[in-house]
Amino acid sequence: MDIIFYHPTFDANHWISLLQRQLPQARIREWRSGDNGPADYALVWHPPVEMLRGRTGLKAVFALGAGVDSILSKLKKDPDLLPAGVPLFRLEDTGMAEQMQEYAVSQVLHWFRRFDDYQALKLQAKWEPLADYEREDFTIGILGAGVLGGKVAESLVGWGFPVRCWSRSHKNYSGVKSFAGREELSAFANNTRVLINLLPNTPETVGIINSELVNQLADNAYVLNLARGVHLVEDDLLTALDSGKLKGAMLDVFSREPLPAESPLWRHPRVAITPHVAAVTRPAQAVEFISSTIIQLDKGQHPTGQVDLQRGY
Ligand SMILES: NC(=O)c1ccc[n+]([C@@H]2O[C@H](COP(=O)([O-])OP(=O)(O)OC[C@H]3O[C@@H](n4cnc5c(N)ncnc54)[C@H](O)[C@@H]3O)[C@@H](O)[C@H]2O)c1
Ligand SMILES: O=C(O)[C@H](O)CO
Repeated sequence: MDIIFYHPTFDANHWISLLQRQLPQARIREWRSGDNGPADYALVWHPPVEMLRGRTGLKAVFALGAGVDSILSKLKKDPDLLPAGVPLFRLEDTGMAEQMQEYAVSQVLHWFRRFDDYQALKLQAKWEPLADYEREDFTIGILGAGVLGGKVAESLVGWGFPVRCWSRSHKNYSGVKSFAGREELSAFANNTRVLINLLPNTPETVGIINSELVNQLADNAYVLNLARGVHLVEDDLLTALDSGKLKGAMLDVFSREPLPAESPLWRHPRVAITPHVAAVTRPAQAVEFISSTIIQLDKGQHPTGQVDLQRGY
């Protein structure tokens, strides 16, 4: 079996040695421009069009991340980016769920214990114990309840918060109230104090965190965007922060990345920012998932992780 690998920044030699350990019989190489040699599987991130164009012999392509929005948007512009009929797989969890849990739990606890307020008081040299928040007033609402959203919901249930999720169809996660479809979005938002976004970027989810949704949240709510920048209407967020409807926001992703220096988000005292690092691809776990998927495909089985190109995730 022949495997080709392309990533603009990852250390290809490291990935190839990890893959070789899992798939000792495979011939694995880093793809470079001009390479039209045989390939059964391709592992890619931001692949150049010439890499996969016309490769009808491929059995599958693996995206080296969880979100496939960038590859699908390039595919729309250039249908040669992926050979027709070849399945596209994405990474499911592979260590990202734990990272998302760490991020979400630490930030929810930060807000719940009023560390944002104490930081503001500290800057004024003020010693002022504040009233505790109650868990019952701290309902967490998670947009997107798939591989990552489901795990984040589970961890917040473990901390005793009321947790609800919103997804395409109803979910059955222990201790989590499930809402589904546009018709239940308002009921989901109503009384949500912390809105966490873990949706994929699709035409239906772009701009979903806008004034209309934010105004339905509980007063003094918080927004945690961990999915994609295009989900959030940044001007609406700033308006809601300035009106007092929202108390704070923590953003990992932005409609333009890197976030331009002139963005008012950098300077807003109640916005915290990380540079798209909420959950990164972990090579060893990703390789384990990809190798096991390849083995299943070679046996004619139907592994999970295949992207539905029509649905967009
Ligand atoms: N910030 C980061 O570092 C980082 C890292 C990894 C993933 N992500 C983002 O997280 C996203 C989610 O990843 P995942 O593995 O959990 O995806 P997933 O496909 O397992 O889950 C997606 C969830 O969204 C729901 N959904 C999709 N479209 C919907 C719609 N129109 N209405 C209602 N619900 C809808 C699905 O029902 C599902 O529950 C990725 O697409 C990626 O953009 C970000
Ligand atoms: O989707 C992912 O895997 C990360 O956000 C990197 O793009």
